[in-house]
Amino acid sequence: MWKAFTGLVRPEWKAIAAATLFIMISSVGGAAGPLLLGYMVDEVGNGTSTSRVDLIAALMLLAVLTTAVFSFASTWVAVRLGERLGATMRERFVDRCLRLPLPVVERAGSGDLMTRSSADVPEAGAMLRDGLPNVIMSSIQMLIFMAALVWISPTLSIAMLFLVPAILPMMIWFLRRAPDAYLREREVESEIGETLAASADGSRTVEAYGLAQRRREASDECISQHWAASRYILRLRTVFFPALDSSYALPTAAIFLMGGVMYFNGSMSLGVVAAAAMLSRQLILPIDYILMWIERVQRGIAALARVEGVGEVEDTDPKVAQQLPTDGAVTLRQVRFAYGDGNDVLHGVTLEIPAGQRLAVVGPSGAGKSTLARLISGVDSPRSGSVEIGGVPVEDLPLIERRKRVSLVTQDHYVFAAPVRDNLALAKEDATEEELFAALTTVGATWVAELESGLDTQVGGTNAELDAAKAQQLALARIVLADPEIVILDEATAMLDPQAARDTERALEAVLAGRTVIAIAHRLQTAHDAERVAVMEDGRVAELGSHDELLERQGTYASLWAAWHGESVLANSETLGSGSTSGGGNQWQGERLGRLLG
Ligand SMILES: Nc1ncnc2c1ncn2[C@@H]1O[C@H](COP(=O)(O)OP(=O)(O)OP(=O)(O)O)[C@@H](O)[C@H]1O
Repeated sequence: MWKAFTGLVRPEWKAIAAATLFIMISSVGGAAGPLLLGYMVDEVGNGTSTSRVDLIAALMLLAVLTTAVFSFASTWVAVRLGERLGATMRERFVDRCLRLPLPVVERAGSGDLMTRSSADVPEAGAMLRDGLPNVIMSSIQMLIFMAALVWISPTLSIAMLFLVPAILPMMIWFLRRAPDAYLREREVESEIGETLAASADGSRTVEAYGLAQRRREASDECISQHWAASRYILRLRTVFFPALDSSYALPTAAIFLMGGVMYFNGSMSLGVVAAAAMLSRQLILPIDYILMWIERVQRGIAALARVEGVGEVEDTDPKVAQQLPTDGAVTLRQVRFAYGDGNDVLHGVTLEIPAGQRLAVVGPSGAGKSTLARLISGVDSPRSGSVEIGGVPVEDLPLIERRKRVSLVTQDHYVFAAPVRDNLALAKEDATEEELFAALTTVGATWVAELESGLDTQVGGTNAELDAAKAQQLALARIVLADPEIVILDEATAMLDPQAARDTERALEAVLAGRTVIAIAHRLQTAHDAERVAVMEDGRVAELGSHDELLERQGTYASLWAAWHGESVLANSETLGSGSTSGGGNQWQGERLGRLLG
């Protein structure tokens, strides 16, 4: 935390120095008021002239004005500094989130990241913007007022020590409990976010399996944990703050008592007692401020720990490529892979896809096709064996290089709540208007030009919703712009109706020309059109060859093709339902055929 914190503030040393100087001048002005008042009391007691009293009053006015001007200046600098620190922290957070390895995000759940960004980032930002500058400024003020008190009367300044036994045990008591309590509160807030997001995202599954009661109970459990954590914090606060408030009267009372005795036995002037009493009251303000902010700073630090924690995720990204791929060839050698500590889902897959070749991958649900796609795109790394693109192991390539060279298109095509232009520019930040339109034309998305605001039309989120086909076209236009050597299509057109899927596949032809393509196919026509077909079963490549070779081999693919072909002729369409299978031979064929056919 200290490293993260100093890393944030170090570049701002000039602003910190300016704010410190201004607050020092303002505090000296603040301390001058009571001192001049004490002086005035003594002068009046000695029967001074009115012109002298006027002069002291004028100096007091000057002190007040100095305090006002420099207090404003220090606040101005400090608040701007705080805003900048908050912004830097937010930008760093977003940057780190975008670099998080996908498996880490999947393990943590989107709710966790959501809570960190929606609750922890603002809390930590408030600490950096308000808490920290105020605590620093109040500390300086406190020190200067304290020095003034010691200067006019070291004896009376001892009265301030009465605060220590009153406050210190309370502080220790509070600080021992508060950090964990706030961290706990933040954690359960995250759990609530995660539980609610999971219920909402999986609402159909929840409904289908009648899990509503269980999900409700899970949410209730999180909420009651949050309630317990919040109640504990409230208990800490209700003890800490009233105890603080009542202790503030002690030093002033002690100054009046000690000062009164010393005045009456003639060892102290009335002016010094008055000035000391006023300074002791003035001292309370920054002390109270600091103590009040210590509580918020506790909360802010807990939040900052969670925000900065995102950067602590083990970074396996190589950052600099030792070697760059020579072309878009993909080679898998004896690849084994397991999710987490589970059993292997790929059992020694070996595949060689020359640059520019199109390979279709077919197989039953759970055969490992999507896992294969994740490994080739570098989302996951093999447990053993190697995955290389252009002769370089994928895991040795920096994230940015991998993203440039391999694009994975799935059936989930996310449209960001932003103009069409921004949705496309994700793939190529500096794309010109001509490039954007050319990419849209390549994928047949001529509808963009017809929109009222063209590329500037807001889409996604609560804006005009795009249908699945249009959203898919945007995703494909991004591929054109990103211009990767390797494209992996993971059932990319599965969500589209047959007509839209056919249109999209036509558009795809233009997008895929000249690239290495690995198409996880749900339509056998895709396999037919590919140069080679890999049939996956139980995490292994069961058959590999061209469409014609596999038909000749009379194996799984051949019987699947025969069944599908028969069905397409029968139904005269590609829209067969999952039950309408014919032809047997393979146990997964019936269950799979419906999906394979779309
Ligand atoms: N995130 C995950 N965590 C644990 N196991 C997983 C995960 N994703 C997939 N699996 C398991 O890995 C195996 C291979 O799944 P994969 O999704 O690669 O198959 P698939 O052939 O693409 O199936 P489908 O056609 O249904 O998408 C399956 O047994 C699946 O249950």
